[in-house]
Amino acid sequence: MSFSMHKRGRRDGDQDGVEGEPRKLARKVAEHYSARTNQTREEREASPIIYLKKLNNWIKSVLIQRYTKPGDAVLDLACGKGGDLIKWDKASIGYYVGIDIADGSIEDARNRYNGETDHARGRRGHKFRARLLCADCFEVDLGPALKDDAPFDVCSCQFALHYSWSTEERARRALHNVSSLLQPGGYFIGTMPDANVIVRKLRHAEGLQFGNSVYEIRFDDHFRDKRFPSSQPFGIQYEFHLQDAVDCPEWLVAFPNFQALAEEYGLELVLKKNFHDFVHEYSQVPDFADLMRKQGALGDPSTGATISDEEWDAAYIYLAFVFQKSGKSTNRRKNVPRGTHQTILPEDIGFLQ
Ligand SMILES: C[S@@+](CC[C@H](N)C(=O)[O-])C[C@H]1O[C@@H](n2cnc3c(N)ncnc32)[C@H](O)[C@@H]1O
Repeated sequence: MSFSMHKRGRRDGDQDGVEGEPRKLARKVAEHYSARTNQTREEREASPIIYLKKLNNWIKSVLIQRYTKPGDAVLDLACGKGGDLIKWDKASIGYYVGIDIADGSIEDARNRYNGETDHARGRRGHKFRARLLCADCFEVDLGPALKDDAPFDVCSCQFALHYSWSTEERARRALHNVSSLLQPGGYFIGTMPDANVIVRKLRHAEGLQFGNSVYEIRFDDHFRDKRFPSSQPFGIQYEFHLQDAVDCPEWLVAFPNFQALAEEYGLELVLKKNFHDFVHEYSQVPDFADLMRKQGALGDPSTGATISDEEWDAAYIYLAFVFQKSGKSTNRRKNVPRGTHQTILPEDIGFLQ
């Protein structure tokens, strides 16, 4: 894979224009997310999965608050529309690099960072400096483009790492990028589907699909025996539909294989928790219980509205993870442009291929 960085241009497809299947699927995922427009606050509140979205945000907030220190440099892989920017601001980070494959989402993240969206209503901009890039984080070696930004104290990959498990090469590239860009002692935090739960639900289903009124997972006939040998952990594709949010191919990530591969890249497991267990454990911590009330993650006592059974069941198909990069922390300070917010212009966004 050659490295090049340019302001705008072709990002998908290899040098001679012939695209392999994994890249085509990565593009399909990118197009799906790029096409999703930014919702207004009113539209968000009217979403049929509003409490699931709030619960997801609370879980990400807890991960961010637990594993980030003030002043940290953060790498957000598959940052999407910058939905976590406010959470990073609340954690008082010092520097942020966000990367996503979907150029439409990066543009939304730019507007959000600049305080030009409905989400930023009433906010005076984020306190930290930031850089945004458009790239396939699971294909491109991010090292050269980020040589002046790395090492990072925290790498976050929220609801996206499973898009790297279409092939072993992509899964390895993802972990190589994380590990090579993190400081020793730095944390890799994330959320993704829980393959254990998905396979269990599949085996309980009559056919090859299951779900409820808010989500559906569909495997194709290739997996009719519902067996997934651990010797073939990559490329286990299914179609995922989440109402008002997702409609695209995803890949199972069997956690034991993920943990073993992460260890090869010097990443040691710190935490792995299904969302249900995560909620039960961290909602007992007073600060996080307060945050849960403020964010209305399980419901709104003033109206009596609560998370629906279907949303709670959908939350069960996810897990949270934390890894730590091995080695002694050097606390090497980066030569990155710290300081307060600086508007990001369209031409500041880098496109990597
Ligand atoms: C469910 S969204 C999550 C966005 C964000 N992390 C959040 O939690 O709000 C998944 C994101 O992964 C991004 N994505 C999928 N495949 C990717 C890839 N190969 N490289 C970079 N981003 C990718 C999508 O464009 C999308 O923004």
